[in-house]
Amino acid sequence: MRIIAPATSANCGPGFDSLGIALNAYLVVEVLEESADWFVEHDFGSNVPTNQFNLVVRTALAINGDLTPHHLKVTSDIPLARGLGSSSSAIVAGLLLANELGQMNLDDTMLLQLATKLEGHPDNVAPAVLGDFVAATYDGDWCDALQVPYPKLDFIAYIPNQELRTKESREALPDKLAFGKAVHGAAVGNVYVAAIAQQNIDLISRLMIQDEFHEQFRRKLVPDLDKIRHLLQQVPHVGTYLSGAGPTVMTVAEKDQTPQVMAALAAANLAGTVKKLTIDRLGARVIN
Ligand SMILES: Nc1ncnc2c1ncn2[C@@H]1O[C@H](COP(=O)(O)OP(=O)(O)OP(=O)(O)O)[C@@H](O)[C@H]1O
Ligand SMILES: N[C@@H](CCO)C(=O)O
Repeated sequence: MRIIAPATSANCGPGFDSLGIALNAYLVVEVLEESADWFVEHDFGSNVPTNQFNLVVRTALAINGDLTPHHLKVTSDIPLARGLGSSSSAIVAGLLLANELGQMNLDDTMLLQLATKLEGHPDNVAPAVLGDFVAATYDGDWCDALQVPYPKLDFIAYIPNQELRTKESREALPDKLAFGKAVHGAAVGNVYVAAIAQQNIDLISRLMIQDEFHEQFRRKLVPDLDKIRHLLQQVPHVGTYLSGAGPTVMTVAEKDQTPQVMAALAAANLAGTVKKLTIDRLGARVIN
């Protein structure tokens, strides 16, 4: 059995802690033979546990402590701590592991509730479970999430070589936001989702860069965001935003614009890699 969970890019511009999209990089968990203890084979390096404390297994055991230990082989092309939802993919894969091994019959709604509780906010786990673009809200107890098909655009990720842990990036955020800014931020997010529902790319483009909630506070941690926006001023594209907590900077482009965006980013010799991603419409899945 294999469990597949997609990468996700959260916030998507003006949707802090609420909007996210599933993309075609994947965490794959291969469930091998039963074993005396949990053993997770992976090549993430020595900071990621290979036993029951590995996030995939820890998540599975958190919802079902009776699971029989197995040998798991985990491979992934989602870089860790870069703003592409690696922890959410591990959490969602862990829930599916428990669901399958423990025959729990959890549906997407229940998976979403459990995943959101564990991750703390829904904008990565919701698209990881459901696929495509998702608008979600969480009141600390219940998560409501709706999928909205996103126009067929490319997502060009500039992924810096350095990690930025979500915890550290959230420490840069303020405790309070002025009332007027919060009202504007919410209004932009609302119309942005309506623009996506109507596949209005011009409006998506204008609103994607009008976030009020996080990008301005994370500028110091991710100077590449302003650098790339400046760099792409003369290159046709839809928009650029900070992916999740960063440091990945995401540029959205129409298919025929992608080669120019990729070329401009490559020519800038930034300290990282540039990767073209497309939308994963399916979300996490199990292949028997
Ligand atoms: N496949 C995995 N197996 C075990 N642990 C993982 C795995 N993927 C991620 N993690 C853990 O999650 C941490 C990264 O989580 P973090 O929330 O900081 O970043 P992210 O999820 O990649 O980015 P973002 O939430 O901004 O999109 C890693 O350092 C590691 O501890
Ligand atoms: N909305 C979250 C996504 C990263 O987990 C943030 O920006 O901190």
